[in-house]
Amino acid sequence: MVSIPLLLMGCGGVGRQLLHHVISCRPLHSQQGVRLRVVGVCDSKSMVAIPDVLTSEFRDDFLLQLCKIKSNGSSLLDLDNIGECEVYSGEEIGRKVIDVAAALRDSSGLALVDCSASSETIGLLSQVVNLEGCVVLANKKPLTSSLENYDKLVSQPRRIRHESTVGAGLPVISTINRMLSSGDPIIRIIGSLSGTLGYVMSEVESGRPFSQVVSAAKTLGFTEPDPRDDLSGMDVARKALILARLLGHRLELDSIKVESLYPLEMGPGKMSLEDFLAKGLPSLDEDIQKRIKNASSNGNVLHYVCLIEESRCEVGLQEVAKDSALGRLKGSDNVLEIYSRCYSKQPLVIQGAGAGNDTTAAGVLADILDVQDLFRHSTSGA
Ligand SMILES: NC(=O)C1=CN([C@@H]2O[C@H](COP(=O)(O)OP(=O)(O)OC[C@H]3O[C@@H](n4cnc5c(N)ncnc54)[C@H](OP(=O)(O)O)[C@@H]3O)[C@@H](O)[C@H]2O)C=CC1
Ligand SMILES: N[C@@H](CC=O)C(=O)O
Repeated sequence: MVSIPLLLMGCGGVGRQLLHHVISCRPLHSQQGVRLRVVGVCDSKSMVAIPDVLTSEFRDDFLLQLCKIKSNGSSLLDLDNIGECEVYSGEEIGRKVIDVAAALRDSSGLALVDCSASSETIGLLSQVVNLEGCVVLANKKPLTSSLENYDKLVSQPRRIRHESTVGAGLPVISTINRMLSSGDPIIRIIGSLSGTLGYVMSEVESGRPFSQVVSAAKTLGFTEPDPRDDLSGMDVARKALILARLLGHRLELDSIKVESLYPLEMGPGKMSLEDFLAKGLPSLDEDIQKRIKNASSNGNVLHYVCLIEESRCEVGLQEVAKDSALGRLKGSDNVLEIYSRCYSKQPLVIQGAGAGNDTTAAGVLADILDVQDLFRHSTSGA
């Protein structure tokens, strides 16, 4: 049996769904000879860890209670059996993660899973890779910081997976990697890479107010923790940067041309999230409705489009023909058209749900299983 010790950073919508998937896939993984051992979970404030990370793991009933507590908005410290765990907070969390990775280095190695939306996890991720662990990310921020940090993080490509960072559970990164490693150079990628913006645009087109639809997208688990990350175009810009860097373009985030759907004075730091949702958003309803109607009267639909071509990388609203692959897109679906030497006239097209906790967590779980060969067989059979 291959034993993979997991430490999860972030138990929000995606992190909790991942824990549910891990538990419900136990019989399947057992047939496949794999055991996922959850040895630690942290949120923005605390971490709970099993005292003996070499051989023990959290019981599934404990993990389910943890999910319940976090979905009620409570703290990890409210867990019933907290006395059985080691508890860390503040800077102790980072130190403990490194201790765990170092302790597991000679036995099995650690899989550190980043389902946070924080830019502060990058140092830990790089250190775990250096300690012969593996890292799996749904979080885009560590991959979109400076090129220097990016180079360090991806220095051992076999130890990092981040399929869910672009297109949620869709096989985007793995497809691009396969094309590149077979010597099929990618010339152009064009697509719609935001589940939130795809959903918002198609719902507004069918007559619902922009403000109402953005709130619905948040409830459905499509948006980033602060939906302004989606509406500013920055979340799509991060995905574009991840793809561009994968293609070998040495770009920084600020070199991407990005169109925002709200004015600067409504941005984080200038307006609270509560005020943005209650007052800012409704004030944008009319303008977005007008732009969508305008596109419709030209026989087009408005979509938030990402284009990567040579060193050109830009994201923004575009009118696209109703009968094109992009124009036919509905709901939270993403679509990517990839042009390469092998796919020069007709692009390779990847389409499907591009946001949501279920599909994103499924992508993360598949990534964890994908690195199983780097983990050792446990002698105990557990
Ligand atoms: N939802 C989707 O469709 C998709 C999401 N993603 C990515 O997945 C990630 C998670 O998204 P989602 O679950 O919706 O976000 P949530 O806001 O629901 O959850 C984020 C979690 O991360 C925790 N957290 C914040 N900072 C830190 C930190 N420094 N260390 C450890 N944990 C931290 C939060 O803690 P606390 O509970 O204390 O606030 C929370 O538990 C994001 O990076 C997002 O971009 C990627 C593809 C699709
Ligand atoms: N907020 C993102 C979630 C996936 O990355 C989106 O809407 O696409």
